[in-house]
Amino acid sequence: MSIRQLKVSGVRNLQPLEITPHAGVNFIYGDNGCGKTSILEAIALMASGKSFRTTKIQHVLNHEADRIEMFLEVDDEERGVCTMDSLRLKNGDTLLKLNGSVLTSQAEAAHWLPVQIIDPNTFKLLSGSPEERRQFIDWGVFHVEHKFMEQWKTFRKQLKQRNAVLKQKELEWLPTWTAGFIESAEVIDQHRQAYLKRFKPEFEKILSQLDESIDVQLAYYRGWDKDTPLVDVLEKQQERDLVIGYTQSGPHRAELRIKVGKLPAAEILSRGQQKTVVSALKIAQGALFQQESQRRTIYLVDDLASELDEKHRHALCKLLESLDCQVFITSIDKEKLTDVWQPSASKMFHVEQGVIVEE
Ligand SMILES: Nc1ncnc2c1ncn2[C@@H]1O[C@H](COP(=O)(O)OP(=O)(O)OP(=O)(O)O)[C@@H](O)[C@H]1O
Repeated sequence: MSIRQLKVSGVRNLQPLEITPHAGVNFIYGDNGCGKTSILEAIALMASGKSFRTTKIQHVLNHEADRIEMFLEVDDEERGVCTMDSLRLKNGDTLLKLNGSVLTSQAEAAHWLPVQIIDPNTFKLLSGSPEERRQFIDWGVFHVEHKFMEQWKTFRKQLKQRNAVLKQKELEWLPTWTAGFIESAEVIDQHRQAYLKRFKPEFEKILSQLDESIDVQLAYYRGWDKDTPLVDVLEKQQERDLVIGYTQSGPHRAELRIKVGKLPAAEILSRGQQKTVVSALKIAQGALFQQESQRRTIYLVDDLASELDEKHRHALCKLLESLDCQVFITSIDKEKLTDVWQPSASKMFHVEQGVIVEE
């Protein structure tokens, strides 16, 4: 998957832009506040409906504008050349199209535009809440298991219903919703376990290519005791569940524990080491997606130089190049990009006060 043409208007300080990126590496450089991150943010918004900088999409909208409009021509390994359009109004209304036909959900757009983001907030994957890591696992499952989104929605519905029954203390309905909850919970857990089994060796390989000296272990906790069937756990916890009006155990409590020895990696590793580990997680996810779907991820790397020394910048860039994916990398200095890496296939863009120019 690569973006062949990108048109964006209404995003932060960016002047309406139109670029034809390279299918390989795209360097974007410019001074602080010129709009580099906003370009990546626009691509991420198209892909996920979310910004990686804010939970409030209105903040992404240019102060003077009433809509964000985007047009992408993409070259997809499965579908060939296609177009993606999006229109997001100030009030939140959104229209997404693929080849001119309206998409019914953001998940469909996410399917057609797989992106991985490595940015200065990337640490959150290690130090943030378990939700961050669950979403990470689920991205991997979602992009290879087409039924996963529906199964996940079913699970959320079962959980919500069971919690409602617990809150209302409707004991006569509890066995029915508990049975449904268990069934859907096990489906989610099996997908996650299977995914992580395939993911771990890929992650270890990629991490050793980035930095052999970092030794971290990934351990999956499924949200309830690994040796006890969920039915038994729920039975044992029923009384307490009724008191708190909430299901204490299940896939909504799953966690991907990332450790150095017995301690959380986020509390042991330096900032640079954490960035390396998170980069390895994201690159491994993209690489596995590529192997399993024969499609490629687009990498958005914001502020390459932050936290990484020259050696690690070089290793990261070489690795991205070896995946043969489309990459967008930003940096304040042109030199910080080109001193460590001169890829054979690349384009250079300069951004100044919201205007992007290809060099
Ligand atoms: N909603 C908005 N409307 C207009 N301008 C905005 C809006 N939100 C932020 N800005 C401005 O747009 C610019 C956004 O810049 P962006 O974060 O993309 O810069 P950058 O080149 O990545 O900078 P840095 O190198 O400091 O990370 C900033 O100058 C900011 O003040």
